[in-house]
Amino acid sequence: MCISPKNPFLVRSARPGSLILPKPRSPANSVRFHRVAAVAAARATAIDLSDPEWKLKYQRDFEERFNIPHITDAFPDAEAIPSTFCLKMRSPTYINNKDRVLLKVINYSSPASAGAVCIDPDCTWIEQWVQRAGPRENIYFRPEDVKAAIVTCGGLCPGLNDVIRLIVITLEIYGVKNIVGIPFGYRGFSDKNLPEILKVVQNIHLSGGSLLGVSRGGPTVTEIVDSMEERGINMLFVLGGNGTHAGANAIHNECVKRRMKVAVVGVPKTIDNDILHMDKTFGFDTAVEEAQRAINSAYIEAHSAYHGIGVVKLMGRSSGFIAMQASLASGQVDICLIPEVPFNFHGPDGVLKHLNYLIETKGSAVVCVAEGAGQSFLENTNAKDASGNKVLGDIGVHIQQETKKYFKEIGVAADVKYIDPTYMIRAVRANASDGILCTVLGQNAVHGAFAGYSGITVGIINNHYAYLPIPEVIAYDKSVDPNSRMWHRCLTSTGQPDFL
Ligand SMILES: Nc1ncnc2c1ncn2[C@@H]1O[C@H](COP(=O)(O)OP(=O)(O)O)[C@@H](O)[C@H]1O
Ligand SMILES: O=P(O)(O)OC[C@H]1O[C@](O)(COP(=O)(O)O)[C@@H](O)[C@@H]1O
Ligand SMILES: [Mg+2]
Repeated sequence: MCISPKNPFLVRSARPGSLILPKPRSPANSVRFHRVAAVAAARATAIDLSDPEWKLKYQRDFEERFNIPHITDAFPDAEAIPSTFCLKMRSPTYINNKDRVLLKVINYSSPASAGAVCIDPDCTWIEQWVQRAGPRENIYFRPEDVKAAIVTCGGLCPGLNDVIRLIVITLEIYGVKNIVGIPFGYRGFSDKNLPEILKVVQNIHLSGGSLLGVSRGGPTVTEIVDSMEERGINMLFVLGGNGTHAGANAIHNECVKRRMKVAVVGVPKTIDNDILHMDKTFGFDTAVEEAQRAINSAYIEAHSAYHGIGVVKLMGRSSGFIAMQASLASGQVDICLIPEVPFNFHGPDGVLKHLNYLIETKGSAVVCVAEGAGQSFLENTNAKDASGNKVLGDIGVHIQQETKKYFKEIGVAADVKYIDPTYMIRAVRANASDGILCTVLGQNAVHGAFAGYSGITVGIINNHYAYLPIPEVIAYDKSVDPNSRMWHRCLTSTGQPDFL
């Protein structure tokens, strides 16, 4: 077996002497983000490496890209007042607006270093700083004038209730009395039969799901902002993934266009962990932990059967983070398949041949596959869900069927069991580590809004909390780097070959 890094540094050169960027992964379902990605890439590729000043220019460009929009951009005379965020025990320490968090902490000495993402062929180190999150000494909203709304969109994810709870609690500490929940995602802005939700949030984190409900699809941005104007909402907290954030950014832009003094702040919710620049998004840790149960069940089934093969499909439309981490954590997986790494089923190096080898040598096998893997083997229906996401074929069922067929053909007994735990995983409550993450994200979302920022999202970066402009985190979907140490660790743990 040989794990050979075929492409040592997953970069593309836009033109000779110009910037080398990490290759934007553009799965079929993210067509709507191409414009944002193109804008981000176009700005970066404008840097000419033959210019002796290119580093400085790159840094300036980076600072501009990661500068977070502020109420004073549209309202230069907006009044700042001393913060009303005061804890009972002691005065809080504040974050200075000039505080920064370092985005990249590894100084790669060569593009051939595992996982290296380089700006130029020499892999030059350039400091990239982003805004530190937290409470500011001055705020741009009077609590008594605030009507805050919270909305949760997209699919379920452990921790939604934890974030809702902390947003409400923190708003109350600032002195806000008028706090509402928008029911069933963006849909709640347009559906007249869905009244705003006013509920006690104290213990909502004890159960999974979303107190407010979620949905895909829904009204246009114009309709949402019309509704916000009608309701007098001037702080909007949006919990959701890349689609939701694209919506949140469009809402922010529309508010600026209409000269509405509104703070729109996102909290990234994606169980798939596919939002850029962050260590992880909330719910991911819990998902990996909960996935252990499914993998363990598949292992027990496979191990207890004569020639048993357990197949587990985990979430991950375009990114195999859950499958990779769950496989690594379990130590029970023999084959891990993710969308980022191509593979063959059939042929001398294919998955089926290796399964036969495992049955011959170990007597059983466990396969863990991410839902977006191997889509080229399945029929493309071109179907889309209400949000415009591509409806994927079921790779788990396909593996089950192909495996049964293959072993029948070669005349070897095989007992194949398939588990899809997706909706069981998504519905659980957040574990302790996600509970803490949600708490800090929820608090920081409110601090960001009171500080006057809008069109931003909050995330954990190198264990510190930061505010980022929305377009930068959704420019394309974050994915597993097949040349990363983590993927190689996963391969070391499963012992699987290349399958190509
Ligand atoms: N480009 C976009 N602009 C505005 N709203 C969007 C966009 N993409 C998705 N949305 C809306 O965001 C919400 C959630 O999107 P979806 O893709 O289902 O989940 P997620 O936010 O988890 O990616 C839906 O209501 C959808 O209509
Ligand atoms: O059945 P649904 O609700 O469309 O959700 C399925 C999708 O939800 C996810 O778990 C997460 O998706 P979102 O981040 O868009 O909510 C995906 O992995 C999966 O494809
Ligand atoms: Mg999405």
